[in-house]
Amino acid sequence: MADHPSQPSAEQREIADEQAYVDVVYGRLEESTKAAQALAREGYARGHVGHEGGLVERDAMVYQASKRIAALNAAHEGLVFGRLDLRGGEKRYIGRIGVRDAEREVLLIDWRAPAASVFYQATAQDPAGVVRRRVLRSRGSTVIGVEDDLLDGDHAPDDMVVVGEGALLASLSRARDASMHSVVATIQKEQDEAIRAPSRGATTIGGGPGTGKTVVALHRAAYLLYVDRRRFESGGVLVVGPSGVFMNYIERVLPSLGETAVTLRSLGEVVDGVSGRAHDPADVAAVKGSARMLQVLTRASRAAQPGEPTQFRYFYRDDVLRLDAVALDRLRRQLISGQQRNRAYGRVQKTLLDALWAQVEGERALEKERDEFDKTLTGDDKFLEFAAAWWPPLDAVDVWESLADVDTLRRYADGVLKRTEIELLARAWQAAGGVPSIEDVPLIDELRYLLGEVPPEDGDDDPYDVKQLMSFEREDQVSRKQRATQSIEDDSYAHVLVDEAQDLSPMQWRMLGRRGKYASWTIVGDPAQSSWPYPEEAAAARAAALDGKEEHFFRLSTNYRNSAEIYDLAAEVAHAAIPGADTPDAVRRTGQEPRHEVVAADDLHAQVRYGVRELLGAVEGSVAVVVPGARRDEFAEALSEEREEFDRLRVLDGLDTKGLEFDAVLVIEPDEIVAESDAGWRTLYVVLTRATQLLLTVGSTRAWLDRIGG
Ligand SMILES: Nc1ncnc2c1ncn2[C@@H]1O[C@H](COP(=O)(O)OP(=O)(O)OP(=O)(O)O)[C@@H](O)[C@H]1O
Repeated sequence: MADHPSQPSAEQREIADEQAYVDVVYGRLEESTKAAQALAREGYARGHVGHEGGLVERDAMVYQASKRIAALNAAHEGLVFGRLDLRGGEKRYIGRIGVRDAEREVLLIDWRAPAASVFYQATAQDPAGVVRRRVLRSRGSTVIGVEDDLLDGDHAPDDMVVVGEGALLASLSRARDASMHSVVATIQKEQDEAIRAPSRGATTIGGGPGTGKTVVALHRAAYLLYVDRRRFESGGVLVVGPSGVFMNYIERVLPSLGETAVTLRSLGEVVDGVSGRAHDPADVAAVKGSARMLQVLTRASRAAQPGEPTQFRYFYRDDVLRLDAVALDRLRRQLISGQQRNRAYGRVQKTLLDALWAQVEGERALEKERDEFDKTLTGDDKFLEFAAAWWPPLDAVDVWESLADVDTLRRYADGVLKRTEIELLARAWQAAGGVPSIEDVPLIDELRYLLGEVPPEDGDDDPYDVKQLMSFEREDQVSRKQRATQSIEDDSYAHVLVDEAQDLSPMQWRMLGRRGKYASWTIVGDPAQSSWPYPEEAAAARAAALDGKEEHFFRLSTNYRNSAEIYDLAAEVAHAAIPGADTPDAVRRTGQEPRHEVVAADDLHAQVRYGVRELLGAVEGSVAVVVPGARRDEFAEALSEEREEFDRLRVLDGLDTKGLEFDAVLVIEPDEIVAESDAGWRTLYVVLTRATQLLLTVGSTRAWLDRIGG
């Protein structure tokens, strides 16, 4: 019998019931937030006690309370998202964080708790005691829909209502905005297995485009913090992604899962105090990332620096003491042998004094005389200035900057890099004028380790000063010049999670390896989407970074991003041009085939503008225009009016689209994207797999279509 219009439908009644429960949970959340705010206020009050202990106590209290408030606020949206009805009548609600009532009875189970795992694992074939699984869809704190799976009809009570047509499909069809969202309500079984894998050695999560690798990895970070908070919060969890654009895209997921204790860094920002924002062109990146750079940098870290004095003369009593270039070189090697240059700093004066004393004739055997000699020289500015000029503490950034001089670089790279490579690098560095690229950051980091920490200058602030570490009032001093600000010991983490790992160069693997020496790892990637041209070299660097850690593999097999129509096209590119590509199954059909416009070069701009307008009109959410790297500015300019009018429109090059997704994508000149680098086909594959609903290509040539027989 149809419901009477004035009568609520079965679904509305279910929603109202769920809302009543959800309201109770939010009420309780509000009480917790108020308690945390009161704690923060009390902490501030202690700061006024006026002694240092008061300040430290205040900072610790305020810090804990602020963290709690941030976690509670972040979990607010869609706090309660799941319900399980078990055989025997027990009900369990699952949410982003755990919540108890005033009597400590569980109101909401944290999705990461063992009691929640069955929410993701139960299937109709193996219901594991679950009769009905329900996903609650909410906007803010309002329940707007429920989606049920009846897993065990034989044990369902007669009055059990089952509504909805699949939470997963409903969530996949939503419009995409500028951020990634958590999928905590609809995690699939194979994804859940990777999320909850024990934290030992290295967990590798593979699978083709759109299979949820990123989203699974982020849920895994939240899960690890939940199961072993002491270890991972104090040791730190580092999440590394390819670009700043990508980090902005994913940054909301972890807080919304109740987790704020993770360090998110793009590859250009891994080293504190140094920031690389843009990629180098593919040919420059290939040299900078190569393992051969290690040898170049090792030489740079050990060589005489440009401008260093090459001789020293000193009149002592009747003797003229001399150190010429050859002698100084020998002393340099002696000082550096087996240790970092900056660490030898404390032994410089003694080494010079020994060498000079050896030249003193006469009564030098006398101990007393030697003391006198040392005192004279170390009290003489001439000697002190020489020692300081010959062995200044070297900063990694300064040494890196010195490489822009082609003659200097040639000295270090001779026999390691080709002549053309040396010139290419020097030109790129000169053009950059001291601004590091994303590919420079691992080189600067390598130099930090090769040189050792710069010894603190007199009058430097004590980095271990408790007040400085803790006080919330401290403003970070921003210096104009980039400096690596942290000491090397601070680099280490308890867990390192790398996304888009297929793109890491050997030098980038080394940079992460140093941070994850004692860590467990999660490594996420898809070799078919790699833009790094030398996979064997990268594989060796990866193995060295993991240093024999045991590896556990997970593969995700379903593409949740692309419509099947779009992914079919991308898969054809993969099969034609990328040997061994792992192509997943895309399950969602939209009836919208991708379209290709091949136009005269003169008509390209007009056609692009037309296409962009069309896509903006056809979808509600985000639209990306993907262009060849060399023509980014040209099209950013050509589409500036549209971009002003529509903030959901982005213009990106192929590499910048890594890991992202949009409702509609327009690809300009696919053949040029292919021609731009050795990994061009793989970049095109990445680009074609970014759209959830509509894909349009516009080009003045069609070689790529001919290759796939289109
Ligand atoms: N279980 C799920 N429920 C709902 N949405 C999901 C689920 N798994 C993945 N998705 C969605 O599918 C899309 C692709 O996920 P994600 O970006 O993590 O894939 P990926 O494997 O990292 O892709 P790529 O390799 O192409 O970067 C995202 O919008 C994500 O939210």
